Order: sequence, then structure tokens, then C-alpha cells
Amino acid sequence: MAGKKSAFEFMMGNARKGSSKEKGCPSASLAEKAKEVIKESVKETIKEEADEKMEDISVMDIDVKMEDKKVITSSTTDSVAPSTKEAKRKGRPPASSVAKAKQVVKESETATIKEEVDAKMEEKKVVASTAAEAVVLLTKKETDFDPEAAAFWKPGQPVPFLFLASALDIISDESGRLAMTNILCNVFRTVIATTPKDLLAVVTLSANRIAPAHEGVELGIGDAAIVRVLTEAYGRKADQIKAQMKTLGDLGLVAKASRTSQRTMFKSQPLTCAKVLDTFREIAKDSGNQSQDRKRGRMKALLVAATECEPLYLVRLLQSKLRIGLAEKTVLAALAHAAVLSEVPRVPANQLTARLEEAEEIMKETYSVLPIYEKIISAILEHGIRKLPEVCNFTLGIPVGPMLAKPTTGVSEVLNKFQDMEFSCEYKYDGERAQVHYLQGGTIEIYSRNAEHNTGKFPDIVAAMPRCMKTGTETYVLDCEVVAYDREKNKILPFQVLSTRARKGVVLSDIKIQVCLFAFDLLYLNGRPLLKEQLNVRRELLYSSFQEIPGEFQFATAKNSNDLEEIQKFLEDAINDSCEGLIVKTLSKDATYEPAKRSNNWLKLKKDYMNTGGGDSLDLVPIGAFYGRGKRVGVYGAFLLACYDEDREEFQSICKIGTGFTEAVLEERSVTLKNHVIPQPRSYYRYGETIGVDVWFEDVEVWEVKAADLSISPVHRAAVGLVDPNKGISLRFPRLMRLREDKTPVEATSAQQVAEMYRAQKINHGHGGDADDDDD
Ligand SMILES: Nc1ncnc2c1ncn2[C@@H]1O[C@H](COP(=O)(O)OP(=O)(O)OP(=O)(O)O)[C@@H](O)[C@H]1O
Ligand SMILES: [Mg+2]
Ligand SMILES: [Mg+2]
Repeated sequence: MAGKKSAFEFMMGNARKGSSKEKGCPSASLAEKAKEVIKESVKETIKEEADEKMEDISVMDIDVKMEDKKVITSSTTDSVAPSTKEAKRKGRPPASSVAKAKQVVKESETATIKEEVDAKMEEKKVVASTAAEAVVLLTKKETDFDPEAAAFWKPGQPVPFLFLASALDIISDESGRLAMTNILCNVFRTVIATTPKDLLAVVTLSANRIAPAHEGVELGIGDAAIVRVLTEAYGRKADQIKAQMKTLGDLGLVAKASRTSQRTMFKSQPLTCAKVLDTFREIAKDSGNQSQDRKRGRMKALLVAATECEPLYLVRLLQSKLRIGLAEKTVLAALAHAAVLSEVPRVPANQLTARLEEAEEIMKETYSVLPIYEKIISAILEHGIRKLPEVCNFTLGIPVGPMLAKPTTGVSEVLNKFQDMEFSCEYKYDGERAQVHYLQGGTIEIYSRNAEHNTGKFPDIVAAMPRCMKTGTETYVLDCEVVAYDREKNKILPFQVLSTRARKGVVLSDIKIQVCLFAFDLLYLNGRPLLKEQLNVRRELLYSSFQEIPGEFQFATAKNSNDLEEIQKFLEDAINDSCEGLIVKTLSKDATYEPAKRSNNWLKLKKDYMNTGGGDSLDLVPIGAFYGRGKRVGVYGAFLLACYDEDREEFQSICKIGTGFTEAVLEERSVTLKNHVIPQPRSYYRYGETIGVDVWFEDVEVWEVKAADLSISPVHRAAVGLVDPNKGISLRFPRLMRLREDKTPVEATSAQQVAEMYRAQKINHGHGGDADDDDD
């Protein structure tokens, strides 16, 4: 990107001219102090400006302006209003009313005055000279924010890592997607306005990535290695560090504390975002002889140079866990906002809301077909966000976010939802999602639901692919489900069997568990993306380009029918054939492939929804546990589970669970989670105070759980505010089904989904006449 300077012209308009701001080094002054200082100076400015204004703006002017703008009248303005009106009538302001009006001006939060002052401030530039000061500016509303002011480095110079770390630090105090988006948007705009070539590094680090997911570049640094680096970097004993880890619960905090208590002999060069990301990549890519030593050496160099809150975020980034409740979705939204707000000429105020919404949507869609920040960011800087869909397209070899299905409670609901639509029912196989990319020259990549490389797990599929292609089929992307398969009995095996296969580096000749690939969609064929085609077209191409090999590669069994009884029968067949149920899909209208979307055009129909009345299973995160008693001494007796609220970016407790565990599973989960005990719940956990858990865990894994039903709860916080303003929802009689290794905690069932399930259940019960009294 460096060679493309002129390409940035699009956004850089005036920003490139640079300014002669005085910049200092980030000092260690407390954020609080700085906040005060800036508040004072802003107040001063406003006061001065307002006083000056008063000399030439007549009271009448103010009155008129205030009326124009429908100013929110505070009690002061109320009391003053009559006298200003009176003055207006008389044509000349009396002295006392001028004084009062001055007060109005100073005290009321009128848009009028603030705008004028803001405009002035922009000319004068309240400029941050330290990270602590920058942080205060970053909390300003997007629309009031001056992107150049928050930079305490010169335009064109590398963005200091301290800038990002400080921003992450204030984000950690926020809960709520909007506030986080706002701060992060301001961060990105600052970078765009000063050093756009660092935007990629800043965004990538904010998203807690070092490379796109599908590249499979992982830092893979264990806590033991970090402890050792801390001893070396900060001259502390490993025992001390481990002890402190127990009280602070987070190696990042230990690093920060170590740094603060250490006397620095000399001042290192400040860290930059680009340097940090580069070093992370070097660490990830290094392998082989003595690579561990080299990795530690690199980490040490970073930690030695780190100051203030930098060690905290360096360590957490190294652990690939920021722990501030910032989801990638927010990073994308913030980037979208930043792109719009950095446009030159500026987007007119009356169009802004619509443009921001549009941009968020564009960003989400683009990222779902091309999850590569490098491409997205260079396209934004060069062409603006509106051009993204044109420039950043589906690309063979890069995984598309898988389309997802909505749960339904029975065939009649399906028929209801798909009235007057052509649709098709397919067997719903219970295995693992696989997106198979066949590249020019025969290279094959298999991606998981999470866009992770799964090629090494399925060498047998790789070997089978060429045999199921018809002549003329050259490049393609298939959407499939892999299931374990007994080729002698011609039978699909349960999911549990599949999950015993090793995850990486499987050798063809060692394979004991055979799999069959069930293909249900074709997203790309011979150079042509098919995402925008209707399902019937995609399916025809699928059938005509591939041939089945029984037990190895088959098409998902499908039936096009809209007869209730026929579908019911097909569902029974699916269950008898060891499937979970059906997925019902629109066929010829509203039937495009919607990447990464839980679409209304795919409905899942599982047999057990109807029998138990419990609806779909949920994927939940264990955030705490209760000590075991009796037979369960030494392991945990029960766990506290949470769903994930995507808007508030928090985990909300939904139930206590102690059922569905075999002894072995309980032991396994207990052992794993013991390594993730934290002394305090995370700031982004919500739970009733009366729950009384014995230990808290980090949010690290996802469990699939089934329940009898959902009910309103005074204790749990799931979906609070969505169904009941103050109460949450809880699960009744939850039992563990399995560990979901293909989901990360933020992919757990969302609060919104919990609310939907609760409502669907009510409707269902209403129809069935067996309404659950507990729910009302
Ligand atoms: N014919 C099919 N069409 C589409 N998906 C299928 C099909 N057969 C099996 N699947 C699998 O079913 C999944 C969707 O239903 P499932 O209830 O298993 O979702 P999940 O993985 O639990 O995720 P979530 O609950 O978040 O939707 C798909 O992601 C896919 O892996
Ligand atoms: Mg599944
Ligand atoms: Mg599910």
C-alpha cells in the first residue's frame, strides 16, 4: 500500500496538508487528570467564545435560534425565556436580561452555541499531546470529533501502539455496542486523517487478529511461555508471577503491574502498531529449530519497550484474547462509520444516519464474502465504502461465511412461512459443515463453519474430490456437511463418532472413521460466482457437474413438496436415515445464497423440537461453576451458562446446569475450565447477584444444551429487556448435549435468539392448547 500514496487522495483531501500541531511524547499522567485538564480547557474556550459571541449576537438572535432548533429547555432557560421574549418585543435587550441570557448560553446544552463553539474549536484545534489526552477526545461523539486532534504524533508518522492500547483501555470500561463503536470509529478516523497506511495494522489488532482466519496463521503462545517472558523482561521470579496471576486473574494485568513496579534504566523507542503486528506475524510464522527461543526473544523486546497500559494489551493480544468484550462485528461497524465520516467532501448532516447504516450493511456483506482486511481497507481508502461490493468480491479459495437457518417448531409453521413460495426440503445431516474449494490446478481447501482450515482433517475427502467431478468441472466451491459413515452397513453414524477424528494432520492410511460428504449447495463453478443465483439454478448446476460415489460423496436427499403430510413423512424418513430433521429452503424466489446470514429462507425442522416441545438446542458459554458435593467432589457440581447479547456485547446468565454429563465429560470439562478460573467475573458478564457461584471462568468454550422450555426468571439475565423490561429468561431442565468445538463464545446463541425462542414457544403452546403456566 505504501506505493499508492496518491490513491489515498479520495479521503485525504485536506488531511494530507498536515498541521503543525505540537506533539509531545505520551506521558504517564493519569487519564483522569488529563480528562480534567481538557474539560477545563474546553470549558474555558466555550466560556471565552460564548462571552465574545455575546458582544455581537443580540439576545433576540439567540432567542430566535433557540426556538428554531427546538432547544431542550432546562429549568434555567425556562425561567429566562420570558425576559428574553420581552426584550425582543422592546427591541433592545435590557442589561439584566443580557446577563441572564449569558447564563442561558453558558448553561444550556443548546445545539446552537455548541455548534458555533465547536466550529471555532476546530479552527483553534484542541489538540492532544499525550495518549491520556487523546483518550478523552476519543470519547466524543462521532459527529463532534475532530480526527486530527486526537493524534499526538505527526501526520505520516507511524501510529503509536500506545494510542490503540489506550483506546482499548477506555473501551474496556464501556458496555454497549454503540459506545464501543463510537470510540473505535474515532480511533480509525484519526489514523485515516494522519497515517492511513497504518489503518490495516490498527484494524487488524483491534479485531485481535494477525491474519485472516482462513490463512490459519496462529500465534499459538501458551501461558507458560508468557510467564517465562515476563520473568526475563521484568526481572521477576516465576513464582511471584504465578502468585500474582492467581490474584489478578490475568497475565495481562500481571504484565502491567510488573512494568509499573520496574524502574526503567533507559527509554526505548516507542512501540508502533505496525511494529507490533509485524512482530506478531514473525512470531506466528517462525518454526523449527530453536524457534521457541526466538519467539520469546521477540516478545521480550516488545514488553521491554512497552509503557503504561501497553504491556496489558500486548499480553492479551499475544494470548489472542482481548477480554474487553469487543466483538469483530463492532470493529466492522466502526470501520464502516469511519469510512463515511472521513469522506471528502463531508457527508451532509441530514444524510449521515442513512449513510452510516448503509455503510454498516455494506461492510458486513463485504466481509462475509471476502474476510480480508487488507483488501477491504485498501479498497475503502482508494474508492470509498460505496464501491466495496464492486471491488471486493467473492474469490475462489477464500471462504464465504456460511448461510444459516432459522428454527421452526413444526411442518405447519414452515407451510405458514413459505405460503405461495416454491420450496424444497432437504435432509439435515448431523455432522460438520464443510466448504470445499477446488482451485485451478487441483488444489483443494476445506473450511469449517468458522472459516478455519480443515483440509488437514480430511485427506480422504481431498482424495475423493477428483473422482466425483464430471468432465468440464474445473473450479468450484461446494457447501456440504461431512458425516461419519459406516460403508459396510451403508449407514450414517452419530456426530459423536465424527468428533473422535483428529483435528489436524490426519494421514490417509491411518483413517479408521470413514466419512461421507453430503453436498447441498454450489457457490461457484468454473469461474462463475453463483451466490446471486436462485437455489434451483445452483442445484441444477450441482447435479450436472458432479456424480455421486456412494458412501463418499452424495447429494443431500431432497424433496420438493408443499403437502403437509408428504413433508411429515419425509421428516420421518430423514430421522430413520439417521438425520436430525430437515432444512427447508426457498427454491426459485428469494432463494439466493446469503453469506453469513441466519436467513428466513432456510428453516430448520428438527424432529425433537416437536416431541419435547423444547425447541432447538442452544449453544451456551460456561462462565462460572459451583463446587461438587458427594460423588462430585473434586470436580465441579454444576455450571453457570450464559448466552451472548450481540448489541450489548455481554454474556448473560441463562441457567445452572448439572445434567447430561457423563463422568468422563464432567472430569474433562472441569479440568479444562480450571485453567480458566478468574478471581472476578468479567465486566461483560450479567447475572443475578443471588446466583452465588463458587468460581468464575473466562469465556472460552461453547456447549450445546437442550432444555424442556424457557421461562421468565427473576435471577437470570438472558435477553433482559427484550421480553421483559427487568427480568431475564432462563432454561428449565437444561441438559448438556456436547461441546461445540466449531463455535467461539461470541457465536453462542444470542440474546435475540433466546427471545425469539421464548416467543415462538408461547405461540406454539397457544396453538397446541398446552400453554405453560410458568411462562405467564
Ligand atoms: N441440507 C442441509 N442444508 C444446509 N445445512 C445443513 C444441511 N444438512 C446439514 N446441515 C447443517 O445444519 C446446520 C444448521 O443447523 P444446526 O441446528 O446444526 O445449526 P448449528 O450448527 O447448531 O448452528 P445454529 O444453532 O447457530 O444455527 C448447517 O450449518 C449445516 O452444518
Ligand atoms: Mg449441526
Ligand atoms: Mg444449533
